[in-house]
Amino acid sequence: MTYAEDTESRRISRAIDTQLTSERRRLEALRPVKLLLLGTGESGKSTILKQMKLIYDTGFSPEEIQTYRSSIILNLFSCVKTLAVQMDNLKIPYGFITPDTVDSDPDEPLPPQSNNVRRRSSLAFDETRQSLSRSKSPVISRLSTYVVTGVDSYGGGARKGCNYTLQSQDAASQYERFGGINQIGSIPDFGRSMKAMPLSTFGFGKDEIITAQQIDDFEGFWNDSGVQYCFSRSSEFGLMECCEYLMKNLRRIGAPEYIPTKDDILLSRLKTTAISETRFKIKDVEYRVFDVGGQRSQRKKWASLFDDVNAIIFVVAISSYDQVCYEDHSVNRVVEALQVFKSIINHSAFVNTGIILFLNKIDLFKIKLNVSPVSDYFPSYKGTSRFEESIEYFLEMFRAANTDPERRIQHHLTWATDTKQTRKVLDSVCKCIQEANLKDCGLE
Ligand SMILES: Nc1nc2c(ncn2[C@@H]2O[C@H](COP(=O)(O)OP(=O)(O)OP(=O)(O)O)[C@@H](O)[C@H]2O)c(=O)[nH]1
Ligand SMILES: [Mg+2]
Repeated sequence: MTYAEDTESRRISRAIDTQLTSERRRLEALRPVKLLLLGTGESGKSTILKQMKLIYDTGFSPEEIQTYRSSIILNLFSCVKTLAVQMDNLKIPYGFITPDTVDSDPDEPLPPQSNNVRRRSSLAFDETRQSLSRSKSPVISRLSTYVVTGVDSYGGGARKGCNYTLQSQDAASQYERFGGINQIGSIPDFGRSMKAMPLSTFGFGKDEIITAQQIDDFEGFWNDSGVQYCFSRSSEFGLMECCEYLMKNLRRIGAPEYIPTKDDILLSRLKTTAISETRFKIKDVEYRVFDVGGQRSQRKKWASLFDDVNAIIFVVAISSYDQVCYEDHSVNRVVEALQVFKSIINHSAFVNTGIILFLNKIDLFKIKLNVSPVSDYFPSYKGTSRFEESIEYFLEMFRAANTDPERRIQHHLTWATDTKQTRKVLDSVCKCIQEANLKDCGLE
């Protein structure tokens, strides 16, 4: 081969290599991005998926809206049932009033008699209503009566003992004096019937409606001061986040012609029990987004998705720092989320996977800080109730879970039920992935 021929064949070979490399890159770019939404139960994964549908797709189909209608009504029944069950578990009498909200002699014997209960109930409700209208936010009012002292260390994830102040002792003593579980009156009767009703009977098909009587019963139940007090202690037992919203919109939701709004759908709750895959095209890049169930029983299904994952959005309900797990009342929810996060980021399948951490429910977190001190649940926290300080404490806790010094974890503070805020966050996450700015996203 002459010198000229040799040079020419090397030039051709290089040109072919360059062409092959660019073709490989082009094909890789065309390959859909595999994105997993992971996190523990009720952290907000499905809500983020709903937002993706609203932002990057055509939103909800009429059939989906109809399904959401049924689940919203089911949510309503479930919330009332949960509260009715907890009224007895926490020994709270219907019509309960705290000693400081009514001018009465605490030693005066109170016969467990319906009229008396009703009188106290309406008195107390007026008080409750006044205090609700005085407060800036319904959630603040919900939390402001919740006083917890003497909570010990969460070592091992448990929020162990807690001594409630006089309010719960007083509730328990009134509970006995009012007749305990057999308390008389239309609201206690309704509570008992809800408590006994199996959830499976709350089926709501397309043409089924809530009766006018049921709406009145729900309203009377919700407005009862004892139920309001029980609601104020809901972080002790786990109540759907949407409870207050549903109760406030009871008459609209209960109307026969009710069609859920976008907010109703975003705030509704339906536990995920099967892995779902949704495809989106965002600026010419195809995404395969997988949503999974986050409760303990669901997590064993996650492993089937672990191959070739480009990115994981790990969602943590940071507002749940004062709550225990649904599945295990001895484990704090944020501690559980941290443990799961640790096992995901240090998993061998995700060495080259980008991990994006969403500290979600930031709206509720901000509200809770002033009424539910972080140090009551995380004794190592020595800071103030300032948002920046508190969130940094939790962020550091999650960053420290990463044992790979080469890995960078991108994080966002999110409010998944707010479309505007979520759009900004998701745009930034997708832009990062799409620009193949992999290092900045923590992706290799
Ligand atoms: N206030 C508020 N509520 C939220 C936020 N994110 C989610 N929620 C509500 O929290 C509840 C649980 O959200 P989901 O999206 O169902 O949680 P999940 O992670 O999919 O739960 P599993 O399917 O059990 O794993 C729903 O009622 C949501 O409306 C948020 O940022 N703020
Ligand atoms: Mg879900």
